[in-house]
Amino acid sequence: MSLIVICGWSGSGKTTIANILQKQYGYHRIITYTTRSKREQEKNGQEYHFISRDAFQKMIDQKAFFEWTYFNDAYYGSIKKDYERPKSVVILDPAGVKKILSIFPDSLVFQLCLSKELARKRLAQRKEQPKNMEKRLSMDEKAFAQLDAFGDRILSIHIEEKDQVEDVVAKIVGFLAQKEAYNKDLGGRQ
Ligand SMILES: Nc1nc2c(ncn2[C@@H]2O[C@H](COP(=O)(O)OP(=O)(O)O)[C@@H](O)[C@H]2O)c(=O)[nH]1
Ligand SMILES: Nc1ncnc2c1ncn2[C@@H]1O[C@H](COP(=O)(O)OP(=O)(O)O)[C@@H](O)[C@H]1O
Repeated sequence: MSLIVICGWSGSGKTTIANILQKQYGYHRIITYTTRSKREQEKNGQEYHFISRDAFQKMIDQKAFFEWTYFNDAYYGSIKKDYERPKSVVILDPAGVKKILSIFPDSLVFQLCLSKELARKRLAQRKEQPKNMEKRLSMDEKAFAQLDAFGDRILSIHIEEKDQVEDVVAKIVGFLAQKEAYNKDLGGRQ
C-alpha cells in the first residue's frame, strides 16, 4: 500500500498539492468528512464531504470513522474503506497523522512548513478573515508541536515565498520516485 499523508498549517498548500497529485499523478484522493462550512471555491465531494453535525454524530455512533478529530469548532473524519485503495493521498491534522502512522507505519507523511508571515499572505489570497486567520494559525502552531516527537517519521518540506506549487510537488514526486527505485533495488538483491 502506498499512502501519502499531507499535513501542515492552514494556508500551507495541502489542498492545492493533493489536487495536483490526484489530477496529474493518478493518486486517489481520500475525501474526508467535515461539519465546517464550505468555502466559496470548494465543491462538495471534491475537497470534503460536507455534512451536518447530526449526520457526523450518526456516523460516530455507527462507528463509521476510522479516525476523527475536532478542530476549530468543526468535526473532521475519514472512513476506513477509503484507505483500502492503493496509491492514495489524504490530508490530515496532527492527531490523524499520529493515528495513521500507528496503523500504517509505511505511509509517507509530508509536512508542509512555512513561516507564519507567508501563511498569512496565502490565507489572505484565499480571502480568509484576519481574525479567523490568526486563531487558525495559533491553533495549528500548537497542534503541530505534537508532531515534533515523530520527526524521523515525517518528511518536512520547507516552503518559501518564491516556491511555485510545481516546485513543491516536484519535491514530493522526486522523493516518491527515489523511494520506489530503492525498494525495487532492494527487491532485486533479495
Ligand atoms: N484527523 C483528521 N484531520 C482532518 C481530516 N480532514 C481534514 N483534516 C484536517 O483538519 C484541519 C482543518 O482543515 P480545513 O478546515 O480544511 O483547513 P485548512 O488547513 O485551512 O485547509 C487540517 O489540519 C486538515 O489537515 C480528517 O478526516 N481527519
Ligand atoms: N506554492 C504556492 N505558491 C503560491 N500560492 C500557493 C502555493 N500553494 C498554495 N497557494 C495558494 O495559497 C492558498 C492556500 O492554499 P491551500 O491549498 O488552500 O492551503 P491549505 O489547504 O493548506 O489550507 C490558496 O490560495 C492557494 O492557491
